[in-house]
Amino acid sequence: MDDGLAVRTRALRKTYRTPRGTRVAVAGLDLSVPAGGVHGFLGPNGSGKTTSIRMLLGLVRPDSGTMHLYGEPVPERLPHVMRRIGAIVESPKFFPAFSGRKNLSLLAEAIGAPRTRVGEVLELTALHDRGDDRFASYSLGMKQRLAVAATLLKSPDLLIFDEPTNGLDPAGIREIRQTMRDLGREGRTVLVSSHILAEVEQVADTVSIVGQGRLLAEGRVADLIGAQAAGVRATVPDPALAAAVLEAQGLSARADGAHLLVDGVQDASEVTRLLGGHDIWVSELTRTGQDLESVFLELTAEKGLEATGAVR
Ligand SMILES: Nc1ncnc2c1ncn2[C@@H]1O[C@H](COP(=O)(O)OP(=O)(O)OP(=O)(O)O)[C@@H](O)[C@H]1O
Repeated sequence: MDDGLAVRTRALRKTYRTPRGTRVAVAGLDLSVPAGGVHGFLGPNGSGKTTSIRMLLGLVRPDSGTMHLYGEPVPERLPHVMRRIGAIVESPKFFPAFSGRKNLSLLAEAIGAPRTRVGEVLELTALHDRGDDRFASYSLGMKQRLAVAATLLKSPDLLIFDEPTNGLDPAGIREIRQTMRDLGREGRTVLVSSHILAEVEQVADTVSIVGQGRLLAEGRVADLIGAQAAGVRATVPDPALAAAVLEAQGLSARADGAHLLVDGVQDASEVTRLLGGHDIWVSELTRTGQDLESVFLELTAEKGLEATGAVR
């Protein structure tokens, strides 16, 4: 099967037995990750992201459903397709007294990757300047990036990051984001799970939003946000008068203190044109499109799901 997808799951399901009964972790997940670019796997804590990733990697056995990686059914064909997959699920063990470069050289030798690849992956993860320093002297962010570098040694087509910025400081977060963007631009597929919407919004080309083990929405980040009614905020001399003018033209507008708010306009120039026609001149105009966070809250409300603790 070649459907252009790096990852495809259908009706994927996993329940865990707990002392208090069974817990549904993944409830029929249909995940489609296009090949090439960064795909955000987004959902609140406990929505089944880690369980899904672990099933894809053959670490957890699903109850039912199907999974494909690059068209190959898994877990059956995992030994065959695994060479194309790199997963940063937990940090590998590095020797603290050796440099990053030395650690990578040892790993490259162990997996039969060419020596030249070590310099390339240090470059890709922006560690080339510090490659000769001892691993023990690295910040947490650098250690994480060395883990990414180690995964890149075998040039995987698909990289899976499970909550990669957990525990990182803002500089570390920026660096790992940049690494993910670079990998996506190189044509690799990056699947990154997160419960932080703002984070995914900044790096992902496409996104799947899950809640309670199910897919709630998928698509391009810009489309998911744009699909929600966008609006504009304008600065005008008399917002109440401007709102009345636009209302008379059939738009939904209101004064908000010193500003004019207009809902549901896709083309902001329509607002300036209509107001200009009445000699009302706009001195400032900003779009007020929704962010992923409000999209998520709307989706969970639409599907009647509990969104508590969903996002931050
Ligand atoms: N080994 C396990 N035994 C029992 N329940 C589990 C186990 N692993 C996960 N769960 C439960 O399954 C549900 C989904 O968990 P999972 O870790 O897959 O979600 P997640 O979206 O990755 O969340 P987080 O961001 O918190 O890691 C949760 O209710 C969790 O408590």
